[in-house]
Amino acid sequence: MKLKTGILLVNLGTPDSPSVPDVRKYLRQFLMDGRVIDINPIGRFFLVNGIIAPFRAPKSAKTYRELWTDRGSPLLFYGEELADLLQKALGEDYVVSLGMRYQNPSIASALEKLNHQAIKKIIVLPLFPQYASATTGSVHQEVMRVVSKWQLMPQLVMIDSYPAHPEMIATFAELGRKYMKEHTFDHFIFTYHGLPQRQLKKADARCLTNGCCDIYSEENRLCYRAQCVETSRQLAKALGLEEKDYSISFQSRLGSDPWIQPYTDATIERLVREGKKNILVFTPSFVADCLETTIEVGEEYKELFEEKGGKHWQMVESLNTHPRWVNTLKDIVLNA
Ligand SMILES: C=CC1=C(C)c2cc3[nH]c(cc4nc(cc5[nH]c(cc1n2)c(C)c5CCC(=O)O)C(CCC(=O)O)=C4C)c(C)c3C=C
Ligand SMILES: [Fe+2]
Ligand SMILES: [Fe+2]
Repeated sequence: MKLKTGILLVNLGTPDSPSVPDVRKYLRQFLMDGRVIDINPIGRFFLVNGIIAPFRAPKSAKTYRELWTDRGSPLLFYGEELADLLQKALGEDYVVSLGMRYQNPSIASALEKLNHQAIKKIIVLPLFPQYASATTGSVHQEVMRVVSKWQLMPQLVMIDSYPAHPEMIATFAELGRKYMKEHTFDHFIFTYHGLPQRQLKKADARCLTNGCCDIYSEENRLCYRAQCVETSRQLAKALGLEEKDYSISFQSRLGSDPWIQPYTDATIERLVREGKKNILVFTPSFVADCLETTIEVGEEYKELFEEKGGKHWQMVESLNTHPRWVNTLKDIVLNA
């Protein structure tokens, strides 16, 4: 019997339904992760169970109801379709399994699917182009927790990041060019999910000083902010943009601690003040459309932009199940 290579694709996860109890369950599991709310466990317990989950769940559930489709939550159905497409692209020497860091299908169940096949090694491929302790780090930790209980420990290859993969950059650029043919834009925004500044400092004390996070190099290769800058630089190059044509910003801040900057809402206000009225927006930390793209960028930031006097706000959809994105993942697997 020929042994196969297992591929564990992992994304963040989404609630099982947009009901308040399911959203609360999701938020609890997500935010009780010590890599996400990285404060002392007792403080985290009271913050999440006493404040965030009770008050945020009803508000988030309302937004999830807007996002939900006949096929469910986009993050999940795009993930399932992507796993099928990658399986077809890789062929029968590979077994692809999809897991979500929070809720379902769990990483444990996705790994169990691989454990039941004749597997020689497992490649863990988080669906986050840029490394963050709160996402990729947490996925790696959960995989290690699960497999540490197995009698036979598999050979594991952990992918940490791929912020400038040329095929991924080309896919984002191709998606954006479609809108550039239809409309003239006077500015471009690359907006990324934010992180508390302290999480970057914990990973590397030099972070956020002396321009550590502005230039990507071998030395700071896992600095989230520097990786976002590199993704943007490569994407701008692929689109033929000069530095003055685009802005990089960070969204989805939670709580009152400082997160990495500039913030997307402040950037929108600055750009409108500077007279930019037509903006094309990319969301390159998300590889599938989700609450943070469709609703936050596509609706809430659009509203803010128009309220401040902007005219045309266009969000570029995410990679979802684009054939070149499937090729990108295939290439990462074949080179792992
Ligand atoms: C792309 C990478 C992501 C990073 C980095 C990240 C960090 C991070 N997120 C929160 C809090 C929330 N994020 C929420 C939703 C959400 N976050 C990501 C990705 C990253 N998060 C995605 C893809 C999604 C959408 C999931 C979906 O179901 O569509 C939410 C829930 C929604 C809400 O209530 O706003 C929270 C909360 C923190 C605190 C954090 C880093 C510390
Ligand atoms: Fe998030
Ligand atoms: Fe840094």
